[in-house]
Amino acid sequence: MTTSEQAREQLVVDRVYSRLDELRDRTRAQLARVRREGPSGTHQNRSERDSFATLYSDRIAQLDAVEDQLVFGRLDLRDEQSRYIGRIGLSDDEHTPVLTDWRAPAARPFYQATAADPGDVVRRRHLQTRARQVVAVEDDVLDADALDDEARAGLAGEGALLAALGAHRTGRMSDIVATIQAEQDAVIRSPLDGVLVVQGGPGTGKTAVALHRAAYLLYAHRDRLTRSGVLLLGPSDVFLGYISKVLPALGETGVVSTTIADLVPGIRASAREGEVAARLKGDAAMARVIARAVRARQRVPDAPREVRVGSRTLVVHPHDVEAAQARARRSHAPHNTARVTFVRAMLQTLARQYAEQIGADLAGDELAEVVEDIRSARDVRVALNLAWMPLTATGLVRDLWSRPDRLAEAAPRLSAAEREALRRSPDAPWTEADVPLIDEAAELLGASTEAERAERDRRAEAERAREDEVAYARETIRSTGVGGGMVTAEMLADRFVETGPSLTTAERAAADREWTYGHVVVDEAQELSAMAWRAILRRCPSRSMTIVGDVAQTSSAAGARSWPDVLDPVLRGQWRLAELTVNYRTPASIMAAAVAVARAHDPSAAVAEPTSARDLPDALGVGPTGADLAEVVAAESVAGGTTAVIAPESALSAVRERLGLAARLDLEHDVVVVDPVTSKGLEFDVVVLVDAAAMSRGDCYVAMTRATRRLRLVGALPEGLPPSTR
Ligand SMILES: Nc1ncnc2c1ncn2[C@@H]1O[C@H](COP(=O)(O)OP(=O)(O)OP(=O)(O)O)[C@@H](O)[C@H]1O
Repeated sequence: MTTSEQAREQLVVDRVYSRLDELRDRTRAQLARVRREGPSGTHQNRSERDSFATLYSDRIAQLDAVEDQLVFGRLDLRDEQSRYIGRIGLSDDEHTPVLTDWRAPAARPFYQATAADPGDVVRRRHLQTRARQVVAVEDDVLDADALDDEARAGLAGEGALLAALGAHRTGRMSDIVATIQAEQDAVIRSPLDGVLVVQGGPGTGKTAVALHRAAYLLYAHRDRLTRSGVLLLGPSDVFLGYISKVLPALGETGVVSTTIADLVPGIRASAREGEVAARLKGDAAMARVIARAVRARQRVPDAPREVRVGSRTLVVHPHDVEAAQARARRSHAPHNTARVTFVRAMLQTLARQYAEQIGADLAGDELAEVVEDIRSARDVRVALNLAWMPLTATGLVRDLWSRPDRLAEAAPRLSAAEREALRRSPDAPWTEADVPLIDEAAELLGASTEAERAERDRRAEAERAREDEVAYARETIRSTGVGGGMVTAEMLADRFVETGPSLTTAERAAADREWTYGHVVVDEAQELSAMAWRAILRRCPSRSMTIVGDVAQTSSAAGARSWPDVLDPVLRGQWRLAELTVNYRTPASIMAAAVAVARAHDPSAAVAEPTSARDLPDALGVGPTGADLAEVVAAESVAGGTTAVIAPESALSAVRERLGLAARLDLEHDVVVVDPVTSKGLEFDVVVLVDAAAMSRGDCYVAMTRATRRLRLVGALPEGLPPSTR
């Protein structure tokens, strides 16, 4: 590319950055002014000032976050207008746009226009910048006839995409906003409503697309989504750490990111589950088991039971219990809530008996006193608990695993061997597979204690108060013009503090098991069990979801082998499928070998081979036999890049020892050792794969497709490797 073109673009880029600097300086000055005003004034004034201070700090953080590659594209249109595309939208003081947000409709042709269907676009230009300097300019000419001679002479440049793909990996995923491809853009901008399933082979950008879609939806539907929040589910904490920089770099910080293991507030799932137990716990039939376990704690006694209330003896009759239970169930409330109805009915019945015994009609205060005496009598409490036990979700699930009688009663269809596989000691740590079951139980039980009920009421009250705050914030924005169009009333309301720290929507959502989100994004969705899907769908009654995954990479015993198999039962066919077909990560020779191994492993499995965007010489290699692992790692590693040694879980500590590495995984290290399940969703410049033959098909396929440059297989080799590799 001619340096004069570069120099010309540099002038524009300089102008855009100087606008960014100006806005940042202005916001800093506003922040300083608010802070200088000091702690005087009314409470309302103070709290507003705090709100604005936080708002300005947030805005500064956002302007800082878009510094890198702020502007990356230019569209030349048929009407001779040009438009620069960047991470955020900026305008000058006269409101003339200087930069178009990549998510705005006006930026769409940057990603969608093709030579076959150019629309109004004559030329698309990619600007590569490093530290505010234009280092490369590359053009896609969509309509060569419309270009004049000067413009035609200035074409060239290394592909921005290939430059991005060839960059060293750092242990943290980067955004792809500058080089989103058309099939990816179509997914990113797909309408908000309904369930969109994105199937794609390894490296086709599913994770990248899911994150950019979250950022896009928050931009395009900010009012609706900032109020209800967006939930992002990933497979592990390591993975969430890996992707943690993408959304902030896209200017979005309000998404709740979590894993199934952490889905229920207060529950920490730390243990790994055995394969048989994971499969059983993930099966949809477990919903019935949990329901039956709850129902089993609503019992009718076999015989009348005498209870002492003070000096009198009353009788709890089976038929009275049955009638009170029927009444409670008619409320269709959860177990613990319906128990209040049951207890009230039983106390009325017992109070009538009491009145008959003393031969008096009780009413008013007198009746209330008697009812209270009956309620607090120990015998009565025991009898009523036996008939309708107040339960906690964790207690219920723990009992199922630690008390064979309880499990046998709730799960009569499981074989003795299956029940044995589920057996745990009562103090065993929770596993990821337990969490959806605890969630299911919590749903059927409702709040179990007074404190929980009070907490729920408090939250409902806080929600109502917040509605008022949003209305007030809307008025403030209208009258002061604060926020520059990037701040909604919800965001400002999040910052209005009456007393104590206020929580953002994301923080409130993350702490509330019953929160329902405006949109849910699920990554590596093929791993989720039927029970996990139930827990997720519960959080998204609007069924506005993005589900991304690859059914050829499934490793969980309870995971999906086909999307219709898992989704049709829960979504009744109400989902749409999009496919991503180009692999941007793995050189072609590695991809072909991974597919060949997967097909050899299981000829019946349908493993589609994505087209690789590039190939590299010597990307794939084997051995040498008997070579020292440390030497292989040293020889293969590339300066400034990342290397992963992927080995079966059972071999991890031995491998770490051989390489002199600590057990704690830090993706920012140059060399890391991981098992295939942990490597899911991650990528490295170089992968040394140890004993692939000992891995399952899904695990081996995942492990083989993590490298962006080189894959070396050592130890026991898998079946199906192309002969040229050996
Ligand atoms: N349009 C693009 N421009 C630049 N890089 C891209 C593009 N699409 C994908 N990539 C890069 O390709 C790599 C793979 O992307 P990503 O991790 O999203 O794929 P995936 O489909 O989730 O893979 P897997 O299922 O194997 O985990 C990442 O480094 C990503 O940044």
